[in-house]
Amino acid sequence: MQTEPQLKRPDLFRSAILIGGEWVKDSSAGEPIAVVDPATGRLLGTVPNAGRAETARAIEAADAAFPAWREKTAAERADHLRRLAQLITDNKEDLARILTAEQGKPLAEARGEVGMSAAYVQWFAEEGRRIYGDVIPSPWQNRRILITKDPVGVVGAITPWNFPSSMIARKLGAALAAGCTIVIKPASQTPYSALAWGVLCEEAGIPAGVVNILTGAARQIGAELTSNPLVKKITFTGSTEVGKQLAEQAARTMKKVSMELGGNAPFIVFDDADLDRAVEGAMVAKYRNAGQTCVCTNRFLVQEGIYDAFAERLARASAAMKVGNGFEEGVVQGPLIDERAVAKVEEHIADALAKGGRLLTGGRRHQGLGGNFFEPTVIADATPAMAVAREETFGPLAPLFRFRDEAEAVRLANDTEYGLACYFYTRDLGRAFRVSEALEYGLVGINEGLITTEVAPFGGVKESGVGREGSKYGIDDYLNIKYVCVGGL
Ligand SMILES: NC(=O)C1=CN([C@@H]2O[C@H](COP(=O)(O)OP(=O)(O)OC[C@H]3O[C@@H](n4cnc5c(N)ncnc54)[C@H](OP(=O)(O)O)[C@@H]3O)[C@@H](O)[C@H]2O)C=CC1
Ligand SMILES: O=C(O)CCCC(=O)O
Repeated sequence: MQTEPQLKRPDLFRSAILIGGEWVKDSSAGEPIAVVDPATGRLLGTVPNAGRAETARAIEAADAAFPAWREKTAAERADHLRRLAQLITDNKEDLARILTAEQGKPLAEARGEVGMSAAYVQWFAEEGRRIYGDVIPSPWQNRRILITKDPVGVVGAITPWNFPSSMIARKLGAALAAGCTIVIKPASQTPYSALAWGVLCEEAGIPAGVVNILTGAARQIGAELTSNPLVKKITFTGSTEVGKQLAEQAARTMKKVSMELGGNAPFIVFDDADLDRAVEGAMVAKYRNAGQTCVCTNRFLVQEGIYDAFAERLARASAAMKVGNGFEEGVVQGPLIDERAVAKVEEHIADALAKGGRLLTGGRRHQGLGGNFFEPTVIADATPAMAVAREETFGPLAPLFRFRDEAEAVRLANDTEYGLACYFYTRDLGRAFRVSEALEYGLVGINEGLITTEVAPFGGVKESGVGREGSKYGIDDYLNIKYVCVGGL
């Protein structure tokens, strides 16, 4: 039985892809893709299984739309983006319901994500008007040196299932503000949020072909986006494994790339931390989206003097969390995305317990709810030998490592190939600066567990990726710098 989310505007729930202003149902890569609600396992509907042919058509449509879109003034593009941000806000409840139905996160979190999406689009509407060039003092008397910034051209964007709306917002907002056109491929498990964006882009008056949205065969779509010479940039959020593969493919035609990949975020609690604040921050840094966020804490590093108190408080707060269907009032943790995600959390728990970990709470599939629901889990006495020390769990597992001093905390925190987000709690100002400067990460939260905002740059170092999204820096990746030398003056 098909169970669409109850919407005020059912037309936002689309089962077709958007190519050059046409909604099409082509499925050249195989049978349409079934989309299920991860909370109930029920079928929400099907979407087209597009392949290389549809991708090539979408790229051609984006390329055809590019000259007129780049010719618009920044203020005209800003008008479209502002209208889009307003439409997202006006339809927030429906967009949040679609998001919860396909992704599982609690409705309050889905509303937050949709609100953040509107904020990104609004931000880029404003920022697009400030793409300034430079005039550089010339080393020649009779020449002038001008620097201008041009849109790169057609952008290929591939987005993940954990933030089906805001990951589109960061990419589409920046691309359109810069004057680029875009082909978007959302995750197959969460395509409906993306397709709803297509409806709203049309309503915002964004011309046909500027935004194209494809659902379908990831490898085929990825292969076409990364090899087609009309595409000038690839932007991706997802696993490090796929990101590396796409970067390799894109290198063959020297496309620009932005890669927002996996993390292994440490959350350090020093003895001098404000314990209430640290536990509060830990809960959001660990359990937002059921732990399925690339900036979610993967490892808690706790100093020995505060270890037992922190462990006891975190376990108590974790045990009190209401797990359930995201549509249910009061639920703070929904299901994981699928059985594979549940199995990975189970593996990490079994490995940790086999290597001496001590279970403080949780540890199992949710006893009452079953399916993809998992108990918030805290494990003490974690060690670097455990899988959880190295691999991203992407689920509601909080392992607690113990450290003696600041140097050891920094060493443990940096002992990973990832470098996306990290957090630490201290009341010592000197330590706040020392540790923040020593941490090899793109994002640092000091006494804060949730730091994402459209005004700050989001992105990692090391194998967590390249490029930044959001903020004034988030537009740079969609621009080429041009040096113009005016001679004979
Ligand atoms: N940085 C982050 O925010 C995210 C990190 N992850 C990490 O990755 C792990 C696995 O999650 P998973 O969903 O498999 O992530 P993937 O990296 O496989 O998926 C992300 C996106 O890439 C697409 N994709 C997958 N393979 C290819 C390919 N060969 N060419 C082009 N596009 C491709 C997916 O499409 P399709 O859905 O059709 O397969 C989806 O749109 C998670 O457990 C987590 O550790 C996952 C998601 C987000
Ligand atoms: O998991 C991600 O890739 C993005 C996280 C966005 C956020 O922090 O809201």
